[in-house]
Amino acid sequence: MTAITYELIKTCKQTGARLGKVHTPHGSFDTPMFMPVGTLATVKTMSPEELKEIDAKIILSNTYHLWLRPGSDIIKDAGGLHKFMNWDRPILTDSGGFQVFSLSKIRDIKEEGVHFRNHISGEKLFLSPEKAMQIQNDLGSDIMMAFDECPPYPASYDYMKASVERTSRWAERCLSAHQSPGNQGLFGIIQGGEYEDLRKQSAQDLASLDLPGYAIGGLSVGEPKNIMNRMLEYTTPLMPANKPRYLMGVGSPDSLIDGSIRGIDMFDCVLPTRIARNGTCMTSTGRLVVRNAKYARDFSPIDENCGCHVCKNYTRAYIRHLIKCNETFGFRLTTYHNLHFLLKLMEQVREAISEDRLGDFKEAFFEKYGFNQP
Ligand SMILES: Cc1ccc(CCc2c3nc[nH]c3cc3c(=O)[nH]c(N)nc23)cc1
Ligand SMILES: [Zn+2]
Repeated sequence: MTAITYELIKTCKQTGARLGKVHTPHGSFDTPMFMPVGTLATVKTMSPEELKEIDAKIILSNTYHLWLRPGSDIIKDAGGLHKFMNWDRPILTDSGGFQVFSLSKIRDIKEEGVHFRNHISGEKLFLSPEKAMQIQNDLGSDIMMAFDECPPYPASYDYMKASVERTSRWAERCLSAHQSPGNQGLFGIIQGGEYEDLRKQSAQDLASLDLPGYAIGGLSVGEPKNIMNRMLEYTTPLMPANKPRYLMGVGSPDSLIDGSIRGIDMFDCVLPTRIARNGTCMTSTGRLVVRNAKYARDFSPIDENCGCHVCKNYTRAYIRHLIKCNETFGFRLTTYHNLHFLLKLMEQVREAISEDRLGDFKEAFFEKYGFNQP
């Protein structure tokens, strides 16, 4: 019995988008879906109850961060991450590789794994496919990501080729080390940078492992938008059509729509929560920097067209005041609204797919939001 199954419901006649359902031991969620990031076992400033209010269905957390603090042994003793953070819906954990490469200056990548220094204490650490699987097993996440290397952008062809081949060998080692396929699903991560033939090799290597889901990695790492779109266009059709497709690190409104059109089912991004904490809000007519002086006496909601609790009960002037005074409640209000905005957007994307009009929806949304048409 595999822990994660994908149900393809329909493909949009107007685009390559698809409507689906992912089933996990902690419940199911419709796709395309946006997944809020909860790195340290919390979606920053949000309670699980509030996340349920905005209908968040699955959240993300992090092997690397939770291994360092509080320690995956403590979370295991708590009965796993769901119990520890009081979240009874699906959780996906990243494998830690990406975080090591982005957080630790000193690191040494070897076949057996990565030697690096704890970015907080400086102590020497070692992470390997086996270790990453053991930690994710302790956390008890429904979806585990394979331990991969996400090379920095740009990377030479030769470096990327060697890295892709090692990431494929690491994925096999993750699968061999997988102790609990009955209640945790292991997703592979396709690498290859901006090189089509390496993307193809990576996709084929991983597809041969017959994993329950696949991610496109190595994007949203500083590459130009046209390269990201070219790699997305090329790689998505190489992924098994009967498995969920997860585009890692992508979450701006235009990218969610474009990714869905290209057949992506799952997205994550720190953007909505991160920009909320510096007082920037997503609205149906573009970004609004609520801390700007021009909102000092603006007693209207963040977004007239938004029905969320924040837009019904609080004004721009009040939220601006809280943000200016660094009041936590202000960040809670902007975060709640931004997450609601993206989750609502995905609901509209799913509706558009079911009515075969995602292309029209994209045009209308881009027009209103102010994205220049590519
Ligand atoms: C809690 C959490 C935070 C962040 C992530 C995704 C983090 C992330 C990327 N983010 C932007 N681009 C990314 C690429 C990769 C990648 O190639 N491999 C992995 N393992 N993660 C990536 C997952 C979980
Ligand atoms: Zn709102």
